[in-house]
Amino acid sequence: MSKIGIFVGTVYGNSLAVAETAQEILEQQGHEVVVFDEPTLNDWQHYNSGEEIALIVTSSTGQGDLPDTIAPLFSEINDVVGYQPDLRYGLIALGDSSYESFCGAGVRFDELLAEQSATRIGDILFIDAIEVDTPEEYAKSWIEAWAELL
Ligand SMILES: Cc1cc2nc3c(=O)[nH]c(=O)nc-3n(C[C@H](O)[C@H](O)[C@H](O)COP(=O)(O)O)c2cc1C
Repeated sequence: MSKIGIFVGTVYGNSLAVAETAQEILEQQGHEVVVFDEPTLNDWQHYNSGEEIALIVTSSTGQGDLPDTIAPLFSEINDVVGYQPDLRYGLIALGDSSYESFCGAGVRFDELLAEQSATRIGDILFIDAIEVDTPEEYAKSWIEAWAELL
């Protein structure tokens, strides 16, 4: 069983609802899960040593920008961490395909972690608000499949 930190970027709460659903599913499977709704670098550094796993769940705001709850963490990972080859992570990106930069924040996070030599577990789950009314329901099957990869 794994220790999993869920790092949330949200404006209106949809990503937090997805994160809480993920927590429920993963805990039922025996994992130890903590949700960080305003994650700090200190929180992050408990999950990047290779033993643990980070799951990022973030929406986009502005023009593909990161929500305020997770933007400071993104900057610190960029400025302070630099290289984290032991990190294993998953990513759920919420967005709306009517925006030019669909799920831009999630994509930027993924690009940053890839640049820092981290390993993504599974494909990114993209959730499009145009097509999906209840993202936390929609995400369930992806979360169950993702858990199989841990
Ligand atoms: C002002 C505003 C800007 C947004 N900008 C983007 C964007 O650039 N790209 C995108 O894919 N979605 C964008 N969205 C859509 C949100 O990311 C989407 O509705 C998401 O489900 C919100 O999740 P949250 O409640 O966790 O913040 C925007 C929404 C608003 C209201």
